[in-house]
Amino acid sequence: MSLDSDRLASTVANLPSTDLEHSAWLKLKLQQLRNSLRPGQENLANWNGGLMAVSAVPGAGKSHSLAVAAAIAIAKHQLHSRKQLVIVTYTRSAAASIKTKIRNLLKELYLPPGGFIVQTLHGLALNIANSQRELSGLNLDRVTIVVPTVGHRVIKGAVDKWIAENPRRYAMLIEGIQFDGEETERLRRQSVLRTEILPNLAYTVVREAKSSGLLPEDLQKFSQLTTDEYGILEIAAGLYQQYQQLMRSRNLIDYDDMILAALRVLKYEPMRQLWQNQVFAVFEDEAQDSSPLQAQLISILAENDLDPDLPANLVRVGDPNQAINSTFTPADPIYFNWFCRHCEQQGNFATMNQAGRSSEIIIKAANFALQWMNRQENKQNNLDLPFRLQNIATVSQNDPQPEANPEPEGKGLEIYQPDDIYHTVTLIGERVKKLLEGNQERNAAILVRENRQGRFLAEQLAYLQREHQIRVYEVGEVDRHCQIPEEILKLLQFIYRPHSPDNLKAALEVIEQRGLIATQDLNALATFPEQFLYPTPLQPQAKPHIEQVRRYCCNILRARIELPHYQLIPFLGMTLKYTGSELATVQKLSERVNQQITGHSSLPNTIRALEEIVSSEKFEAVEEDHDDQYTRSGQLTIITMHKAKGLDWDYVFIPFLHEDILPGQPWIPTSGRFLGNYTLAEVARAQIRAIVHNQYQGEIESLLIPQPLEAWREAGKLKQAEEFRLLYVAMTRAKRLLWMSAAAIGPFRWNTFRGDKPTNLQTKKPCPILPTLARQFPESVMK
Ligand SMILES: Nc1ncnc2c1ncn2[C@@H]1O[C@H](COP(=O)(O)OP(=O)(O)OP(=O)(O)O)[C@@H](O)[C@H]1O
Repeated sequence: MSLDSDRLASTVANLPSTDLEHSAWLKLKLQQLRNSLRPGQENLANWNGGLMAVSAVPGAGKSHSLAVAAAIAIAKHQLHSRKQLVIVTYTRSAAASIKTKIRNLLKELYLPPGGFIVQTLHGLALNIANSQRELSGLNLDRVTIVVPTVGHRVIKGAVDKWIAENPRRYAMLIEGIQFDGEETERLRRQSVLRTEILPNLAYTVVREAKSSGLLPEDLQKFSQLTTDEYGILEIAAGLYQQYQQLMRSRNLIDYDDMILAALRVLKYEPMRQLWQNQVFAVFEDEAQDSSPLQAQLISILAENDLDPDLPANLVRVGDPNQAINSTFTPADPIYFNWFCRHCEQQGNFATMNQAGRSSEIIIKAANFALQWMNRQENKQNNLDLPFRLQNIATVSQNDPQPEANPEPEGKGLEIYQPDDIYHTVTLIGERVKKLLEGNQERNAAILVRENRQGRFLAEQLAYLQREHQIRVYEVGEVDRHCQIPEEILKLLQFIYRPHSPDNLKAALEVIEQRGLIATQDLNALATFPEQFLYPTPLQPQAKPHIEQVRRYCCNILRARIELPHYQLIPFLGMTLKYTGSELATVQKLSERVNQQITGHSSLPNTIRALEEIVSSEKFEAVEEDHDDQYTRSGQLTIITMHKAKGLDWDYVFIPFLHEDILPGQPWIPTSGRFLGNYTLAEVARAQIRAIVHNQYQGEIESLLIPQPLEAWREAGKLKQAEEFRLLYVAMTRAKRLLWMSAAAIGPFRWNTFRGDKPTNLQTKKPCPILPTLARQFPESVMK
């Protein structure tokens, strides 16, 4: 926030000259700052030490009031470089923006720009871990930080080692719920287990357990309490153990290791006191997204160094209704909800309900959707509901936010039922043209659930840029560029060793994801590479769609003989039908690799160089990716609902609201059904959460770890709740127009849909909230 210029002029004219005058002047200025805050925000500014929880609605001005409260605390408690306020955020861009706000406020108060630091949690952990390397065991000169994905070599390695050391359990998994011993089926199951199911389990379990502070030994111990046939939690513990060993032997660490290293430093009393003495208090933003380990770190830091029994100076601000990462990352809003409940019991809980972002009708629609979605769940306990019952209110007349609760555009809320997805595009295109053509200072976004929808929209709406000079920015395109090195690497590995079933499968996945071959069970093709690639006349004639895949693969293989290897990368780029800037990225990649291997150029060296690029994640695509690029005026941004969190636009379009995607159904890949009606990864996640929740509440004696089917059902419910919250986040991004639609017909599945090829569209059911909203807001239903 900034003081208005009149006030500032009179301030400067009346600058205090004595200490006494200065303190009276500062008091007045601080009071003015407090007065600029809304009722709920004021609580934050009036914080005077101890624990405090603030639950805010979307657009309530969380970061804004956090910055103001921080400046007030710095001034009031005369903080300096040896006694600091620590503000923790989740992204670097949020950290940079809060930092600038606080600096500006301090400038207006004529105070030095010190007394605070704003950091991401991982940045903070790294600082602490680095302050005492012997204790933390973290020597950044020797270790490399990696972000293991499902396909990462450490995850793969952990799976291979676990299989080698646990032949009996592995055999049980191959047996599944039933098995007739047929050899081809055995090989198929092995391939699915090795390349899909176990890597997924390892990836999920490592993240979930590690970020909850559980060690492999702990999981092993808890697995004794489970009675399921496969021993899922024991397998999970084994994979986690292998992962840890491999990471250590290769001098790699992940982000959780950084937090664990910081916690090791803080475990040593003199170091803990040193840090606690330097930290006056911790303010946390986006607290609904913390993992237990992260919460532990900031709680320790916020404790009083002289008397640990005094309450910690810890303020946590968040919005549990915007928790949208809890089903695929270890973030779990239950911890923030518990913290809120604890603070409520102590009388230091506050809510921020007023928000000036959206027109009144949009706020009404979001509130209505929230209540309706909660009613779908028949839950006894309020904390188990998908949403905290917190309605958004408009701000008061004299609110300082410029254009607070703006006038709506059109109906403000508009609900459409287009004939099909192409009609949807036409409607959006027409509306965007009218809205942005003569109005370059406004912005718009289409929010999608899946990247493939975004790509389709970008292709279909490209004419807006060509013919109407409206920039169309598809955010997913940048992500696609980041995948290019990995896609090329997989094809090169296939070219180098085509007879490896893993290499063949990985290459087929790339080709399938690029939409160049029909979707099919790739395990069946990859089990016997030799037979598939070079069938003998004795084999039965392959079906046409399989024959097409074979030709594709053989073409790629022929390139190894026909082309010098330094031309292979551009060739593969063409084969994968990259276009425009994707091709530019491929070219850049090719040049970089060739440069790296000059003088010892060969296919294995090309592969090694690419492996390095992929695992160090240092290769940047041709286009850069920044938050403010997403909200440029005059632009139509196409972005996923997940990425839209924290952002807003004048006009927000949410098309393709179909029931099969939102809320959708928990999905078990066909290839893995031999294990039963659940996935191992989700079952293990739900089991680990049951353990951690129990530990957190100190009720470990009553611990009941759910059986697989129950755990799977629980995971399904959490997923549905999260999908609804995702829609709520999407709806609350709109300032003046919220445009929603569900086409009557659409593709069977988006991930196999290609907009440029003829496809059979089918009848689609709308997401259930849409007809309900239409009944509640009949004026908004557009004919
Ligand atoms: N008291 C206030 N005075 C002036 N402007 C305010 C005030 N409170 C909030 N705002 C403005 O409201 C807007 C929304 O604030 P902010 O982006 O911090 O909200 P948020 O709570 O983080 O939203 P969300 O969680 O939905 O992303 C900002 O432009 C901010 O400057």
